[in-house]
Amino acid sequence: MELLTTDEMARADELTIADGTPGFELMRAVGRAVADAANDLAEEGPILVVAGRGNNGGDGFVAAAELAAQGRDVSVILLCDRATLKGDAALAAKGWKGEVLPCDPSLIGSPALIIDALFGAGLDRPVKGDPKVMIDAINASGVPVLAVDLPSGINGNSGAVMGAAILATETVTFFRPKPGHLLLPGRSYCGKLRVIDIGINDGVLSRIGPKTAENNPDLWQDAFPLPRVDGHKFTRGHAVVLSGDIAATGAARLSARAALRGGAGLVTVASPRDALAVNAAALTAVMVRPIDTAEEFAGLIGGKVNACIIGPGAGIGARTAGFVKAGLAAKRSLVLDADALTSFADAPDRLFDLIKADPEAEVVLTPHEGEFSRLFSDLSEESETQSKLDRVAAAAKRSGAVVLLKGPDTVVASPDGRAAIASNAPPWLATAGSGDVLAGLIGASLTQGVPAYEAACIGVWMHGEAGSEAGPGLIAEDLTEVMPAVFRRLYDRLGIPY
Ligand SMILES: NC(=O)C1=CN([C@@H]2O[C@H](COP(=O)(O)OP(=O)(O)OC[C@H]3O[C@@H](n4cnc5c(N)ncnc54)[C@H](OP(=O)(O)O)[C@@H]3O)[C@@H](O)[C@H]2O)[C@@H](O)CC1
Ligand SMILES: Nc1ncnc2c1ncn2[C@@H]1O[C@H](COP(=O)(O)OP(=O)(O)O)[C@@H](O)[C@H]1O
Ligand SMILES: [K+]
Repeated sequence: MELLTTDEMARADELTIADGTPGFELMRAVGRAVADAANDLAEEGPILVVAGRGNNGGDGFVAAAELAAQGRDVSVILLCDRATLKGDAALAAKGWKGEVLPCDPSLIGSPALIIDALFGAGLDRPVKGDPKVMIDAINASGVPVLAVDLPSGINGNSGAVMGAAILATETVTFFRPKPGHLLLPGRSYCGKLRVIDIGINDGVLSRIGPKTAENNPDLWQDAFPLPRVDGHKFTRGHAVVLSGDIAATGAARLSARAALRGGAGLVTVASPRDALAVNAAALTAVMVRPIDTAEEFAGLIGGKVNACIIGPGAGIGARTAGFVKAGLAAKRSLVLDADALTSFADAPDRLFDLIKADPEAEVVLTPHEGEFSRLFSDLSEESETQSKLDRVAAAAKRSGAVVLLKGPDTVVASPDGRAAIASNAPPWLATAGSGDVLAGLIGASLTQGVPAYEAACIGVWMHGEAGSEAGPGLIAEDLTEVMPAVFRRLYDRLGIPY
């Protein structure tokens, strides 16, 4: 599903109004949807609506009037003077016949539900003063909260907490989710997210051209590689994974097994001679070849090889950098992870220039935040002015590669401006070797000819699903073993027989 920035959502609103639906109709649809959600959350008992000065508050007034008309016991607190409301919000407030209480936290009481209609898309600065006191008091009340559009205080584009934010039980948003609903910390403040149809036609999307989407199969199902009935292992492609030295071979084996489980037809571990026996003893379906130098590596991948995975356990330094250069020179699709990234920390532009030298290069960089900051120091998470989405998009443009920044809200961005945010990764994926498995899964799609952006998105989604399938307590080895169940889940979802 597409994600709309707050500006894109305002544009969807404008286009719908220009096509003949009055803005107040949209607000009424929102208010009714909020009232429905409120009834679901609190079947009985008093409901308190806390409204702000803008259209988010207007939505709150419509919901209040709707709930009161249904016989619910409703009260309204307004952050500003009623007479200062403008436009649709003023119109909505006119429809509320009850009393309007002032912004005083002692008036919250103990309702069955609070509807948070303080700020939505119009939040444009940190929350301070009265609204902050109100938000803190609502959070401290322990009362379930239904947030309208966004939990007040959460930035819809970045998911950042702007000074203070409502911790919602449920959030109702409209037409399409916003990036701030999926990016952390925003996602954690939303509670359950409901996306409601308010009569905006999907046709407006082609006029808006959103470039960001939630990472799920709708996004990449057309690119998903299916084994062909007339295929054989070579049509599914051959992946090569570079092993580290004798003390660091496990990471490459995890990637290799994930590449094979993920659908590569053949997988070879390129192993230093000193580690050959260790790798050979631990691998069965995955092949092993003795490779010590970048020249030998170039010879291996110069044959029938589609993609290389370089980085897991590879070691930091000129040797690993040399393998990366060999992979790029051979024009193989590449996943560059972990040590392959850190090996360029002293001169990231050298790597980016090599990638950009070939406009057709299919390269995915898969850093975690630490590795990301080594390559893109000015875009690190310390730079609090930029969202994770903006940081990864800028990194993709700068490097010429697809960049995947890991975490609970993994973002994949392409140099062409497309980006996807994942929300299916359970926290128990944060375990040693989990990233090595992810690199292998991405390699599996690259090996089968999937373009880098879609390969990265597919890998991230499958990895998250594998985390859910294996469940709490998983270790990285478990992720590869549940892949058949993840494939079945995906085939069922896409209606593909097996
Ligand atoms: N687009 C759509 O399709 C539809 C949108 N709809 C709804 O409209 C909502 C957007 O409404 P909106 O633009 O009026 O802004 P909103 O979020 O109510 O903020 C209100 C005002 O608060 C202020 N303010 C900002 N930050 C502040 C701060 N930190 N501390 C204090 N004050 C602060 C600032 O005003 P200022 O003080 O700058 O004059 C701002 O204008 C959207 O979320 C959705 O619920 C639906 O009704 C219909 C369909
Ligand atoms: N809190 C979290 N919730 C969900 N997934 C997470 C969380 N923290 C990390 N992950 C995922 O776990 C994986 C860890 O990768 P990485 O840090 O490279 O580990 P390793 O180097 O040990 O393989 C990544 O896919 C990342 O997105
Ligand atoms: K809100």
